[in-house]
Amino acid sequence: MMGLLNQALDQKLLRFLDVQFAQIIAAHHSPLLQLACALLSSDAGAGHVCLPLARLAPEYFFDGRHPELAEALWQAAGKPNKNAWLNAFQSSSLVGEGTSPTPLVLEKERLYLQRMWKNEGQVIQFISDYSLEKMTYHKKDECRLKQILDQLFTSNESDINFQKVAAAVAITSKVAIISGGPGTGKTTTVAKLLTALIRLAGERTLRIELAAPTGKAAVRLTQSLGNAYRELSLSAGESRRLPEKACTLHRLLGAYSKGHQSRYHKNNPLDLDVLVVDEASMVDLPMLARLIDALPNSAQVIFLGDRDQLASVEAGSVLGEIGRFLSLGYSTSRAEELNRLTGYDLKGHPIEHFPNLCVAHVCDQLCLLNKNYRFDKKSGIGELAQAVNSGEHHKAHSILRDVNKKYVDIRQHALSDAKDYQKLLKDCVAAYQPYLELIKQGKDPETILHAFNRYQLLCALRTGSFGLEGLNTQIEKTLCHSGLLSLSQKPFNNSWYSGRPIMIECNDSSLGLFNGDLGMTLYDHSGALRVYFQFSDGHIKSVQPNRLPAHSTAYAMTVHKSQGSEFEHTALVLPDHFTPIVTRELVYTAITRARQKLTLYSTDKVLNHAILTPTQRRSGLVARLKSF
Ligand SMILES: Nc1ncnc2c1ncn2[C@@H]1O[C@H](COP(=O)(O)OP(=O)(O)OP(=O)(O)O)[C@@H](O)[C@H]1O
Repeated sequence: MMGLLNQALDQKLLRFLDVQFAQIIAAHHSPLLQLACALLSSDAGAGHVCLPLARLAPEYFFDGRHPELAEALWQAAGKPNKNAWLNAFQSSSLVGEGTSPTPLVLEKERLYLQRMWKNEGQVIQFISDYSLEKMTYHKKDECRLKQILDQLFTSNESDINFQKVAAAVAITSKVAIISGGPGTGKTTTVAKLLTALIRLAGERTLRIELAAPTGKAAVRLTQSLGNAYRELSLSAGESRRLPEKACTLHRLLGAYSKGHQSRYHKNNPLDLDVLVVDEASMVDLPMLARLIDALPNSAQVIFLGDRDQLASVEAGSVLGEIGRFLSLGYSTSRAEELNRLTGYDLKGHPIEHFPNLCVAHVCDQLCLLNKNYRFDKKSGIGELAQAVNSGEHHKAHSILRDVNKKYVDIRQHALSDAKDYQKLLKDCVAAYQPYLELIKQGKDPETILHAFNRYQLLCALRTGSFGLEGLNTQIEKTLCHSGLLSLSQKPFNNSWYSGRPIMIECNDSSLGLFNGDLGMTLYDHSGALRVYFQFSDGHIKSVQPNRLPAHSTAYAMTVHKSQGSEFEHTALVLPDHFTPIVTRELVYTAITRARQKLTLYSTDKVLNHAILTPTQRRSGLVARLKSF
């Protein structure tokens, strides 16, 4: 078995870690268990929380990429059917039910790594407890709350204003999830609902914290919330009491840079009354479990995000999965309460409409915002995002073809031969020229960073000429050849030069730098190269290049890393052939990073395939909630 697993490693079907895991954990166990360990580890690496037994059939191994090797592995494991797997797990000392510290846990017909099983259980317990607690949660004075909501949400529209409903949901819940695409008013809603909470609190001090999974997302939340506050008529006292600055979840939790320990945990909880977590789709299961562990019992938590975006790189897609319950609507009693608070006529459902009482309570804490205030009907970006999100590939193509010349904000360029690739590089040079000119003019770091952030090239893959590494190298070379970077600086092989954009790839709390932070390499006054970063409060910090944690050149960045950021002009490069990484959510996430302009470099075939391939993340969250 280990020989075959090593073959799978050689063929890049498994990671070194997966084979090592099987070797260490199951060396003295049956080949069947060795195979299960390797596949489970591989699935965890791909973002799945558990491995359903139904997937332990050779046609599913390696996502069907190598049927011969899959068949050989299955045979070496003794050709087990579902019952054989089940019996082997139930009789193995490696697998438990979670009550003893076994490396693997079997729940119903799902196999978990112990840590993932625990994390998922923690999240389920939290969601269920917090949703239920709403019923006994201190009942606000409904009249006063209605009055405040009416003051804050003035609308002439006859339709239901779901922003008002979302605020009512969040204010009256211990945990609320507000989901909506870009520009649907999530930040506007949060600004108003925090104002409402402050007005309701009267003299009582409310400790409110804002957090996001990445530094960049925290910067954006700080900025957009600041803009949203300015739109409201706030008294000086209210403005003082509203939170201004968002921080990363790592920073909030006091996460130490390398280990998994956090300063705040169950025995030393966070000191807060209200927590707003933005970009919740990017929060992975282990991080969510750590956050839950650190919350004081009295805390009120509001998660904001877009359930349709790419899930976190790490395992889990909690927002996406809970977001599935949005289609169920509210319970009758909740709808009646929300109607009293908002003056609308929401239709509720009897409890029998929901899979169980727990799910009904969860549904009562959700709200979907789907009216877009940023993109109008003339916006190709908005229309294309919607078509991709709903899997309408024909519509997406007709929007991109744009025969009626309706959209000025989107362009598609084919990417099938060397000429197309050269065109892509030429476009990048033109787009990066302005910030490089500003460097030549000796402008300040803030101006240069601002100019750089206006355009961003996104890609799906890390390797190959259509991936991060190939694109960064080629763009560097092309910028050099076009004279925008000085040739004497030899900007190859990751050497340092003025104008090199940098993305941080891991967290370093001692330097205050976090995964996803973007910096720009520039000469300081003494003529030394430093990398400049802008933080959520606007301040600029510079770091010596040799002190930086893991980083990469950032002319191009992966769509995963772009989550939580927006760029005036976003360009997306898809590979020239389909790979399973290129999914509907990836394309949707990339499109929704564009504020004013989107350029897509892709063949129709690859784009089609992506739109028709929604991401699948295997977990037991929904099933466990349904049977709670
Ligand atoms: N009810 C509304 N009426 C008019 N304009 C609105 C309304 N709600 C939001 N907007 C405007 O729409 C724009 C987007 O709003 P907002 O930033 O709150 O959305 P968002 O969902 O947080 O977007 P993103 O996810 O991209 O940050 C802002 O300019 C905001 O002022």
